[in-house]
Amino acid sequence: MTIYFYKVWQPYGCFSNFSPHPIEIQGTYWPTVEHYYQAQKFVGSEEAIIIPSIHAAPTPEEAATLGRCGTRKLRSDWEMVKTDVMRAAVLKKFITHREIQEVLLVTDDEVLVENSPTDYFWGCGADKTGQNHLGKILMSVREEIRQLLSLSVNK
Ligand SMILES: Nc1nc(O)c(N)c(N[C@@H]2O[C@H](COP(=O)(O)O)[C@@H](O)[C@H]2O)n1
Repeated sequence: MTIYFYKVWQPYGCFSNFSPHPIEIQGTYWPTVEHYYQAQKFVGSEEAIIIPSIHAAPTPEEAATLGRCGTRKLRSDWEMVKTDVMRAAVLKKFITHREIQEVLLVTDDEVLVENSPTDYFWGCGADKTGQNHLGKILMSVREEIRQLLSLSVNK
């Protein structure tokens, strides 16, 4: 069975990057994965001044709006690094928050799909042909956590 998720208030909402699970990365706390991800678009760029506003955005929706502003120039390597940036943040989220780690592990080997009607990169898009990179990251994080747990049990 494929597990579809999208909005925080829907089933498996904790898989959304908008879920209220803070992460700490390199000494900075971010309210959600989405805040961190959107801010990383501008690290080292001439638009880096926007980063504190993204960090302080009251909601992940507002962080996303700031990060998606079409007139701001993204860091030059963004397309190359964005999936690694996302994976690091999602891994940190599920290592930090044990209650949602359990939800992820209980999905066993089910396929996870971000059911975004508009996003054909992170999600599956309206016609389900999208690349589903967020679902793929969640599945690989699930596998990595399983391996970490089995290593700590077999020590
Ligand atoms: N608009 C929206 N609402 C949600 O509730 C979502 N989960 C998403 N998807 C996320 O949007 C991010 C991609 O943003 P960019 O298009 O790269 O700026 C990513 O976190 C998706 O999972 N969108």
